[in-house]
Amino acid sequence: MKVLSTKFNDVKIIIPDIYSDSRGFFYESYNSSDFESVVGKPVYFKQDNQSKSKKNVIRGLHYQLQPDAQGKLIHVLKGKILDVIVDVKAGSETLGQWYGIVLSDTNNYQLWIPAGYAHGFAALTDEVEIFYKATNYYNPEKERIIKWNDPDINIDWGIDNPIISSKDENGCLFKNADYIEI
Ligand SMILES: Cc1cn([C@H]2C[C@H](O)[C@@H](COP(=O)(O)OP(=O)(O)O[C@H]3O[C@H](C)C(=O)[C@H](O)[C@H]3O)O2)c(=O)[nH]c1=O
Repeated sequence: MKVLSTKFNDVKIIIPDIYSDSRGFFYESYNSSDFESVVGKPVYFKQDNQSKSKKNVIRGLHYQLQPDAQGKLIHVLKGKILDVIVDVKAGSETLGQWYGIVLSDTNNYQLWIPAGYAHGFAALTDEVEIFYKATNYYNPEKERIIKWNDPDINIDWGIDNPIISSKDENGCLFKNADYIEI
């Protein structure tokens, strides 16, 4: 397993050891002992999610307020995405800053996103399937949405005319958002 740093010191890219042979490949997509050695403390996941998206879909930017803020460990089962996070921690020096990374079924990158970040992704290929673990249950009452095209954050998604849900189209501007108390 390799671990790469990102612009946010608590956000990590984990590259698992892939065991390929004439049949295909095998890898451990999650191992609690290995993962906790990366994060440096116990992490308890409560929910696994999976979604499928057509090319040019953007899902996000979503997060949940306390006490239901979610850490997420995400990887791509099929296709390629631009995964994007935005720091939404109240009082953070990097509040409002964004980071993007390509996750794909060829680089096998896994992105660890602790609680405190809004999350979204753009599907760069057709029929993208992603899998992610979350450290808290879904609570729609605590869910918040920041507009994917917020002018102050100014994310370069790498696609034009994205397919967006009506829920996401009605997201709020970052400057008016509720930030997460960590
Ligand atoms: C997130 C979630 C949704 N749902 C139900 C609610 C809706 O009826 C339906 C679709 O939900 P939504 O449109 O919010 O799905 P996404 O746009 O993929 O949302 C996700 O997209 C971004 C990238 C994320 O990081 C979040 O984990 C998550 O918000 O699934 C559930 O039953 N449980 C859940 O945990």
